[in-house]
Amino acid sequence: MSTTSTRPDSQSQHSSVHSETVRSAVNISDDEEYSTKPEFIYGGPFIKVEKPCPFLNTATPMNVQLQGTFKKSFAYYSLKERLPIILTKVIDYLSREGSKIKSANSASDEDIRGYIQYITKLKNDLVTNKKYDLLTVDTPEARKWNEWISNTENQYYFTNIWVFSECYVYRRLREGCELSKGLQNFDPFDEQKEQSFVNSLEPMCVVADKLMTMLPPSDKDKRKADFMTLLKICLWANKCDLSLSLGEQVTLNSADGSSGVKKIIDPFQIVNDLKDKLLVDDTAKISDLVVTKAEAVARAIEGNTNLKTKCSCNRLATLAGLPPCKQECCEEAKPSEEGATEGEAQQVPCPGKLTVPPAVMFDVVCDNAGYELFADLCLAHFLVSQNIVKKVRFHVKRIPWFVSDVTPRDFKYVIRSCAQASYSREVPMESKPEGEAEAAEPEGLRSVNSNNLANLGGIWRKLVDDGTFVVMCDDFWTSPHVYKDMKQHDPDLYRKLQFAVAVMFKGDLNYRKLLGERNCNPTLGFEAALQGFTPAPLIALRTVKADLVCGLPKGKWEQLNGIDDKWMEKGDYGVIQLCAKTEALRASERPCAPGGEVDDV
Ligand SMILES: O=P(O)(O)OC[C@H]1O[C@](O)(CO)[C@@H](O)[C@@H]1O
Repeated sequence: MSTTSTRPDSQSQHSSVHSETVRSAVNISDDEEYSTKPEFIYGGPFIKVEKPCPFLNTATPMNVQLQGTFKKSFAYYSLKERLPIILTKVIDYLSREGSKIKSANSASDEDIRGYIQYITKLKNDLVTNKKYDLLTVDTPEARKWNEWISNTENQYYFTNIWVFSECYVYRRLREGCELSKGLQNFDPFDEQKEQSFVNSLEPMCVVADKLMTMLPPSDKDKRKADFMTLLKICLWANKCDLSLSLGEQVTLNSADGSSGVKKIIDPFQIVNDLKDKLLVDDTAKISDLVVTKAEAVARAIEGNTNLKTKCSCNRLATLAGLPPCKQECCEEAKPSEEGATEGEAQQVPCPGKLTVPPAVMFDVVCDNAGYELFADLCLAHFLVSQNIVKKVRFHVKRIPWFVSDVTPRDFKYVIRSCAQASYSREVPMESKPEGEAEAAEPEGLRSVNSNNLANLGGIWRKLVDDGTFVVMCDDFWTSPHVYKDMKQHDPDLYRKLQFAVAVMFKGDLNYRKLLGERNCNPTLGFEAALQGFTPAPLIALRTVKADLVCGLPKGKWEQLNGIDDKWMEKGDYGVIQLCAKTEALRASERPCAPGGEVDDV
């Protein structure tokens, strides 16, 4: 697998390729800026006045939120160098592919020029640590952002918490499109995401072949073993994000075989090879909990006799000063079909009143498109086909986010491209190392092709169409908030998550938000690190790409720091963690939450 070290002192290809861009992109002069500043004293000369410098030459202290003021932290390095490079690359893309982008979006030269200028100013404000600008588009979501910006104590890129500043930059990148006439639907990262899908075809074919053997009903032990393996496939797929690699393509690597031909990339082999890099492995517990909980929810749904015929949403809406709920189930108790009995009408309860979930569902809070989303779809397909759950809800981002995060369009693209995949490669079989059984010359070829992948793509299309796979994109996922604050900022989403048998959070950004962006003690348990965020059993699958972590065995963090002090920035290590603690699902005191589902997938 590729490592994607990004610090200038590392030997990675990325840092050397971009060192030129880094130098030109960054000109923050933090120390000089803050140590002394000439000020005009009325009636006298200019004199130098001390101004307190917020920058400290340290790593992030323990139990403090990550922030760009700690100069030895990844947050500082990211804001100073990585994020400006990502913006520079978007500018390069617009300049290089202007004509293509114009014709694909019916945009004008003016649109492209305007967007380039917009990003250039954004980049400049970032590297010089300016105060955030308020958004100027006028939508309910943008108004919320402005409220959060106005209420945040430190409205500067480096002095606010890292995750807020980072999310703000991606939100502004989107605003540049919203403000233009012709770039409303433009995704500045579309090309990179599509390329990364194409580059991962081979491992997808290998996983697809194996998945086909995992789908038919199997005995308990095989089902558990397959579930655990697929969780690990999903974990290591998180190495393939384009934000850590600054947009450079990242694929699972394979070595040259004895014949000099690249070996077939086998993600199952990679799971094996990376055993020691999996620092916390709760896969067995996860598999047990999901199966047991799903069975319990199924029983509760079946035996639920406590459904209301008439919901009180309208009363609740009036009390909350909100428009009355439009959902069919909330209309006055009228039989849905001619002749329907009262009992039948009870089968459509109001979501706001449910104390039992409407279906047995598993939720995935997605991270990256391409190979990572493919892996998530495989796990989802397995859960449905083993009849563990009835539905899988995929939470994606409404707007382009952290370069490679899944948007509804990417979701559609990945499924369509799997269905249309056409790939095949043949490689001479490898001889086993001497001493191992069958040391004799291998015979024949190992081949891989996309037949099963294409079949799966077709099935997934149907699962989306019949509502088994649901795509959701609530605005909260593209807000700057950490998850312990979800209940306060988006109680409806929190309640939706409560319906899930378990919620699986993918990737580094989700992990940072789960931990409240706090550099907690690395041995602190996952449950404590979540700071009260317990809508459903939570699963985190994350390769470590930022300097915070929890749940490590005593001494592990120190040991890894001794080996490589930048181990937390490269995505080489991973964790699979479970918090089983859950808040009980009670009838809501608010009117029904709107769906949040994406129709056009
Ligand atoms: O795709 P992921 O796993 O959320 O990673 C996103 C990347 O963005 C960051 O969260 C911030 O740049 C990094 O920590 C990480 O490299």
